[in-house]
Amino acid sequence: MKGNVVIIGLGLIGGSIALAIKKEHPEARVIGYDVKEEEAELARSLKIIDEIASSFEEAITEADLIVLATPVMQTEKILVEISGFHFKENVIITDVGSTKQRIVEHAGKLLKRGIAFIGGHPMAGSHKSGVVAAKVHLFENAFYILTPTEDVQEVQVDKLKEWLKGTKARFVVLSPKEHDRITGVISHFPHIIAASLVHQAQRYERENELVSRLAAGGFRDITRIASSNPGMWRDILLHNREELLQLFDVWLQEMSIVRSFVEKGDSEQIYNYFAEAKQFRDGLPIRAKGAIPSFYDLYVDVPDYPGVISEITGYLAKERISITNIRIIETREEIYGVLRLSFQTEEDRAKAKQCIETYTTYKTYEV
Ligand SMILES: NC(=O)c1ccc[n+]([C@@H]2O[C@H](COP(=O)([O-])OP(=O)(O)OC[C@H]3O[C@@H](n4cnc5c(N)ncnc54)[C@H](O)[C@@H]3O)[C@@H](O)[C@H]2O)c1
Ligand SMILES: O=C(O)C(=O)C[C@]1(C(=O)O)C=C[C@@H](O)C=C1
Repeated sequence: MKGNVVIIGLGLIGGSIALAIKKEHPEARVIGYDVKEEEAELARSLKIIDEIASSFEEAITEADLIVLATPVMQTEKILVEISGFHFKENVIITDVGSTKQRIVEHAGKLLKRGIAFIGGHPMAGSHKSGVVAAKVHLFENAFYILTPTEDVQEVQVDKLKEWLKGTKARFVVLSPKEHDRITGVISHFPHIIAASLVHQAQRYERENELVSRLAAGGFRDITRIASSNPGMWRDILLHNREELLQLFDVWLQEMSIVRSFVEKGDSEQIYNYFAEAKQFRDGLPIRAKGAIPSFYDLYVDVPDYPGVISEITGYLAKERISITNIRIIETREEIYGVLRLSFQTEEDRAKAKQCIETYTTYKTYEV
């Protein structure tokens, strides 16, 4: 597609969206704006954007697509600030914020003017911030939630999806309320828990400094997200206050239930508690199918060290199993990468699974 794309906020998400749009629509002109001039300069020198907006208002006025990729409190302010601006007739405005109800409310004035604002939230990210962390594949296979209101026409939603096609994400339409409820459960509240576990360990560290030195796999896995940007999370918690207050109550009840199992020393209930959680967790569709059509895929969790791919392909070659495609899927949890091996037949895939499990301790998954 051709046109002027304006990205406001050139951090991890704004930068990654810019890269995905540039890749899919090389004829579009991607213009960036950031309150931090150095961040915008960096985005331009890394070729993440084509140019820096010389004036915020002028860029907005001439845009065909505007992506607000700022922290959610800032997005709210920007929506109010631009609500009286002049726009191109068919402009589409979207955002990438982690909350939706308050943002969509703040777009009310724009929507009343007949301007298409479509709330958006790509459900992938990182604890890292800034344009240096931006990646073209950040959203590949991830869900991308859109929350259009009834003021917006379907063709406008389709046009936005077309602009965002290069993200290779899977679009899902939800109401802003549904969005905030679900993300409260699976994203916002878990970030609070991760931070609280770190606080707890820090408190115990005062008693014994071995606490942080011994903090190993499990603690690191569950608290990785506690290294996220505090400003971004402050804003998310302020935005999703109502949902989160309910979740605090539910969580306290949950803790008191497990506490009672432990207090009573009820081995069956303790076992069932973990077993039921494991069953649900193991069933989560975490390794979604890639965009490249491949017939029989096998996913392997591999440790992040040089030579691991040749190690695996070596074992497969030894057993004379042919691979039709191999690729490393974006590592989202840092410690492990996910290798996707594709085979021509189901039989080959089964043989490969057997082979990898015989020669290595790496976990394999089929989807
Ligand atoms: N990090 C994630 O995992 C993730 C995932 C999905 C969505 N989000 C959402 O995406 C948005 C951006 O997050 P991020 O991780 O890219 O943050 P980031 O800190 O990497 O980038 C935000 C950028 O916005 C700029 N900015 C702040 N106020 C501004 C303003 N008024 N005008 C112009 N620029 C401004 C900052 O200088 C910064 O460069 C947030 O709303 C967040 O909730 C984050
Ligand atoms: O992977 C991470 O670090 C994230 O926390 C990403 C994550 C999430 O909670 O899943 C964080 C906030 C976003 O709104 C969407 C994605």
